[in-house]
Amino acid sequence: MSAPRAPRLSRGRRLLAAVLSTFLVVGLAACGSGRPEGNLDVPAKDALERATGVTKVTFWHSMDSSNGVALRALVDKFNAAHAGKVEVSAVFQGDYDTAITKYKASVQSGTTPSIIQIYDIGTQFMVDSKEVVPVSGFAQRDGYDLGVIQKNIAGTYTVNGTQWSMPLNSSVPLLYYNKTAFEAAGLDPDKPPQNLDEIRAAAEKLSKVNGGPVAYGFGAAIYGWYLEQLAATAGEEFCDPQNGRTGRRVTSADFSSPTILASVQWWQKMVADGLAVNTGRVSKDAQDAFKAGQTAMTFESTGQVKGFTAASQGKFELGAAPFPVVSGSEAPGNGPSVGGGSLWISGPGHSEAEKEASWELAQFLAQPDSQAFWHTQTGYFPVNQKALDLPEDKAFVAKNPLFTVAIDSLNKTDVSPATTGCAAGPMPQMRKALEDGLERALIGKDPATSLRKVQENVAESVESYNESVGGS
Ligand SMILES: O=P(O)(O)OC[C@H](O)CO
Repeated sequence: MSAPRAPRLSRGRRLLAAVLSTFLVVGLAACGSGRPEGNLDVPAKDALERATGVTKVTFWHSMDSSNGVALRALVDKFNAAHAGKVEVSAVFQGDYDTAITKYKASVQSGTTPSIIQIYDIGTQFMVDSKEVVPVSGFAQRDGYDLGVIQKNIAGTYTVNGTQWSMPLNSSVPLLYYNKTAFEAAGLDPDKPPQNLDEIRAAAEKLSKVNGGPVAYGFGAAIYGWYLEQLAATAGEEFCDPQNGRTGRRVTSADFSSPTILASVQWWQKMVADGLAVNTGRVSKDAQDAFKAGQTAMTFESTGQVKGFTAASQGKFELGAAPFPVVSGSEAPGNGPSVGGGSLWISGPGHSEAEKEASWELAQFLAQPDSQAFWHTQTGYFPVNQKALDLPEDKAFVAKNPLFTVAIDSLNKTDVSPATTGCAAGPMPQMRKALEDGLERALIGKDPATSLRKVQENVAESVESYNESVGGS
């Protein structure tokens, strides 16, 4: 068992406090008061474990709706298999941004969960936090083969040769479309658009403004992820140097790259011409417009395949296609970077038994049968490639081909700095700034000026972060 937490902050914790004071952007006061559910300090936890023989694991996650139901089922299965030894409390902590804000608060109050799901862009922050232990250490010790993890997915969570976290829910964005509306508009439902120009051409036939069958041909949330992905599919690195994937810290990001600028200009014109609706930043609002048939095309994660499939039943035939590219940027090996989330095991302040139980949970969730279940119940990739060989997965995807669109797209994508996404510590803040730029453009401001302005706004934050954590 670990020693009790020292009352004084360690150097790592002092460092992190400096980082946090720079980057706590929303809601810290609201979520930082009180001890999060399920957390006890180490001595109390040790005593409880000794008395009961049961190791308590607090697992924070961001999976809701059908994805939350699937995760709950897996955790229940794990608990049943470990009855009397390990008890996992899975606690939904809100969306990814809310969860990371709560996590930062828990670091400051010394009440971090045993294991937490963090989105892809939190990777470098988690490494810098010094609050976590890498899964590669456990794997090496136990002879666990991390090679079963799909290569692009493993690449996302590997920093300087160390795989830090265990992927749980991996994704790429897709173009979802309403095949029924396509037919009504005289479009071929089996030929979805492949680039932004083709989306516009389809939207011109689909939209009410031109006498089409739906209110708007297109509508997607103002989500920086989509612009980052348009950069990735064009083979462009969003951050310098080399998306932070070569061991050197990110010093800047190119918000006004030709691809991002072209994408924002395209999106602005779609809205201005009545071919797209601006539903704002909340993903659910764009999802609801698509589910209700108000829009005929949208961008969303493959993790919405299950939810969209269920919502479209009896209303329209759902289609899903690879994420589009900016016209003219197609090239073999280019493709989207891996999104979604992974599991991080807490180190300081947690008992050895708790860390081991968390590792056990991470392995369980990544094992083939768990990932086959996860894939078929959600639409996220099976992070463990062996899941795809299981009869239950094969039988399911044979009947539900939309669950393979993202897998095919990922398998065609080479692993490169561009396709592993930007590993900047302050990437969540950079994404928000990108969204600010897009939002300004969608309400009519000049795209180039908007993007330049938000890039300037975030530059100081990047510099402060790097100074806080040190290293180059
Ligand atoms: O919606 P998800 O879970 O696929 O995640 C999307 C993004 O990767 C989050 O950064």
